[in-house]
Amino acid sequence: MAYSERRLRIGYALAHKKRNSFIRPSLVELARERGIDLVAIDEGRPLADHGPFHCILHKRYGESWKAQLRQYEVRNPGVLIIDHPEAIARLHNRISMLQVVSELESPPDKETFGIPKQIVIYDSVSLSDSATFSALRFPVIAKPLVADGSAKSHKMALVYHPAGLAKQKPPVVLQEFVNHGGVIFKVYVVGDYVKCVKRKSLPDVTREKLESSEESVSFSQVSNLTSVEDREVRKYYEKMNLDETEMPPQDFLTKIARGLRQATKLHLFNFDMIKDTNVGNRYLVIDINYFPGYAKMPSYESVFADFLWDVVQKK
Ligand SMILES: O=P(O)(O)O[C@H]1[C@H](O)[C@@H](OP(=O)(O)O)[C@H](OP(=O)(O)O)[C@@H](OP(=O)(O)O)[C@H]1O
Ligand SMILES: Nc1ncnc2c1ncn2[C@@H]1O[C@H](COP(=O)(O)OP(=O)(O)O)[C@@H](O)[C@H]1O
Ligand SMILES: [Mg+2]
Ligand SMILES: [Mg+2]
Repeated sequence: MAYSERRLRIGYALAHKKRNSFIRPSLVELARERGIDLVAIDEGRPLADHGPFHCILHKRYGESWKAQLRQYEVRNPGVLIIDHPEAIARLHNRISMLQVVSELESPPDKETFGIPKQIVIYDSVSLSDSATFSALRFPVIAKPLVADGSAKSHKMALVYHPAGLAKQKPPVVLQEFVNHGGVIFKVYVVGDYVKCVKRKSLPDVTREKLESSEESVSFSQVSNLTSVEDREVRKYYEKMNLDETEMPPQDFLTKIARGLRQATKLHLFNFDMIKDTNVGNRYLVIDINYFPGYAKMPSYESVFADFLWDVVQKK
């Protein structure tokens, strides 16, 4: 790609942890060499006092921040906001998040995609009424309805039997657990760029396990676990070979990513996908995250430099 004399000024507004993980010296330097200046937006000062920017990257919430972004856009019509808070908000609710996937047309290819069967429960009374969840097959995963990135929003439970639901805190999404060989595909999207990586996930639940298990087990952020306490689970991971798991075809992933981008108007997200072991070539999207941990993606520096040039050029 030919880079002109022009330089781009990109403002970023990220929480401390995100800033540390994403704005690495390797990214700042490579961007600078390619004519892109990454400039921190200081949370302590109004956005209006910053700039000018060609583009603002952000993962920051709150009414005040949203109002500042709106005002900034009105006063600087040339600025590109990545992404709009209203578009991001759709990912903060586990029902509206996956609704997008159901609205996409699954291509008539060898591989198909969808979402697991799920329902949402808003009150404790419904949690103890078996009629509410009669359409679901156990085990199910109980996920907090809100997915705002807080530690609480990642706290889940694998519920083996209906009795285990009593402990769950509404509003909660009950999603059928689908056996998938203990491997999850994390598909990172940066504009047109799509990269899939494999990570370990929850182990399959056998019929024996289901029958012998207590009501429910809690967990949080499985794919980031560094040590596994449960001996049985540890043995499962030792036997499973992540390297041998076949990746979903790239053109299949690209089609889903493109569909999600068009439907959500988002540029920066990843989606978690599992392959149903009971149905050949059936993939299920279970989670979509805004501005995920991109630094874990190979060569994220050059992917972002290319993306920023392209997206500003297109504006
Ligand atoms: O889902 P995976 O692919 O594991 O990625 C996680 C989530 O996207 C987290 O976002 P959220 O908590 O919103 O779901 C994100 O935290 P932050 O965006 O809060 O930092 C982590 O970023 P890093 O901490 O940069 O790795 C990232 O590693
Ligand atoms: N329907 C499901 N079937 C099987 N495993 C699942 C299902 N939903 C979630 N999981 C497992 O639980 C983990 C966390 O769920 P996820 O919806 O991705 O929450 P989070 O937003 O905290 O990442 C997934 O990475 C996967 O290992
Ligand atoms: Mg996830
Ligand atoms: Mg998530």
